Formats: sequence, structure tokens, C-alpha cells
Amino acid sequence: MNSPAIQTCGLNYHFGDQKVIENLSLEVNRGSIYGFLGPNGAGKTTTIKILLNLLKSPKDTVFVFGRDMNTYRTANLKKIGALVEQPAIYAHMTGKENLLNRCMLLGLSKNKASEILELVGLGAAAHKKTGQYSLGMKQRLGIGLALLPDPELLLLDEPTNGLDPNGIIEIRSLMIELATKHEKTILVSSHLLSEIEKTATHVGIINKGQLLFQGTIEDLHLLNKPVLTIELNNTQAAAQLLSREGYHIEETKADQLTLEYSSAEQSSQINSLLVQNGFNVSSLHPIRKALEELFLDITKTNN
Ligand SMILES: Nc1ncnc2c1ncn2[C@@H]1O[C@H](COP(=O)(O)OP(=O)(O)OP(=O)(O)O)[C@@H](O)[C@H]1O
Repeated sequence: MNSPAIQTCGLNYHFGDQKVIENLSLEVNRGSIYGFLGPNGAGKTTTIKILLNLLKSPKDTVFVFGRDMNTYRTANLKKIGALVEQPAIYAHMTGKENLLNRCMLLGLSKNKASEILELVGLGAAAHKKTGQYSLGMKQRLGIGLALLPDPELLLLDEPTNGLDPNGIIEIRSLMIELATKHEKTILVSSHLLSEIEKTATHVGIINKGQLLFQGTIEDLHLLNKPVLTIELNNTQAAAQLLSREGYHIEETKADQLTLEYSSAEQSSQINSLLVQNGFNVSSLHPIRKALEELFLDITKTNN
């Protein structure tokens, strides 16, 4: 049986009168790093809390490795490690003591603490009090705590929030190592595509609780079609002419037009058409939007 690590089927969730999750159907394949993206308040944390059964969902709407969360709650939760909001770390203890303490609570061998410290890159800081850890070190220790019982699935809610570029890179490489060498499936939320674009194999984009895109990073790149910007005079009249000729105008400014673009040949046809009709074309530039801009465009579609 190769059911997805996570599947939600038309999931809805309300806080009082406010509908925060609407008909959400996520599919997170085993072994993937799934970037769960959306602006602030989109519903990411709520979804993660539902996946952890911290918030209740109706029967047969949330499945973990093919098993319904309501029927198999305990078995499902054993397979999940999570870092949601601040990691629960004792500041007066060292990193190793924090892990040993958790090992004791979970009835795990003490050796596991040293193994995890190495895995999350905290071997050298094992005996330092965590009150003196940087934010990035605390996040890595939080991930380490989540990894102790060796879960198959990791849910990380904005683990790079507030980290400096180095801290972000460290979390990124840790996620890649966990997925590739340790066969973990990871769902990681973020409000910035750029933070997980290099790490994620798949992306789900939500806004206002609705899933607006789900697919591989390659699928997302395919959506990112280039556009042609043309600097010229009398843009309104030029836009009308090009529309009549079947071109799709995206934006008309006082001195610049932006339109869909498919080939260099097409750009010279457009240039000839404009020049033949008396427009003064000063430049034509094909440009591809940054992926982050595409993400913003997608989230605008249900605003
Ligand atoms: N306990 C709660 N009671 C009432 N409303 C809530 C509660 N928790 C979240 N919400 C609302 O639900 C919506 C989704 O919030 P959620 O925290 O899931 O978003 P998010 O995508 O994780 O955003 P952020 O990146 O800001 O954490 C928001 O409108 C939020 O105000």
C-alpha cells in the first residue's frame, strides 16, 4: 500500500463564525518535502494543528499514511513529529539535557540524544545551556526533539521565521538531509516562497483557507510564463491594436505595455506591427517574473 503521507479530503474548519479552512484537499507524497505556503492568516497553522489532531476534524477528512485521523489517532500521532510555534525547550538545561529529559519521558535509550545532537548539527553545542543558543540553534534543537521517537513524517510550522540567512541555510540543509538520507516526509510551512523554493519538491499554496495551487516545483515553474515589456508612445492605442490582433495585454502604463510572450519570433512580429502602424517603439524586453512574484499573483486570485 502506498497511500500518501498526508491526505485531506475537502476539509473545512471554522473558528466560531469564521470559516478558516475551506474544502482543502492536500496530498503530500511519501518522501517529499512539501512547502505549505500562504500569507499571514491563510490557515497554515490551523491546518497543521488539525493534522496533529490538536483541532478536531470530521471523520474521513484527514488521513495519515492512509489511515483516518479520528479512527487511528494514537497510531497516526506516533508517526508524526512536529515543530509548531516555539519549541518547548528548558533554557536552564543544556541541549543534551533537554534531549535526555525527553528520552526519559518517552522511554528511549539515552544514546538517542547524542545521535540526534549530531544529526541536527548541535554536537559541538551539546553542553551549552540552551538559554545561550541562537534562534537557529533553538529551532534545530526543536526539530531534534521532534525527531527523537523517529517519526516518518515531520510537520514544521515556519521553522525559518526570524532566522538570519545562515540559520535559514542550516535548516534548509537539515531538511534535505532528513528527506534524502533518513527518508522522512516533511511538510514545512512558510509565508515566503523564496525560503523553501530551493528545498521543497512539492508546493501547496493557500490563501483564506483555500488551496490555490498544488504540484511539483517544476509545475510551478511552468506556470511562470515570460512576458514582454514594450516601451513606446501612445500605449492605450497600441494596446487596442495588439488586442485586436489577438495578443493578451497584461498591463498598460503611460509609457509601457506588458503582454504575454511565447517566442523571440513573436516579439519581432509585434515590433513590426507597431512600427508599421506609426508607433515609436524604444525597447522590447522579454522578462520572467521572480517565482516569489508568481506566488503573490496566485494568492491575489481569491482576495
Ligand atoms: N484560536 C483561534 N481562534 C479564533 N480564530 C483563530 C484562532 N487561531 C487562528 N485563528 C484565525 O484563523 C485564521 C487562520 O490562522 P492561521 O494561524 O491558521 O494562519 P497562518 O497561515 O498560520 O498565518 P501565520 O503565518 O500568520 O501564522 C486567521 O484569520 C486567524 O485569525
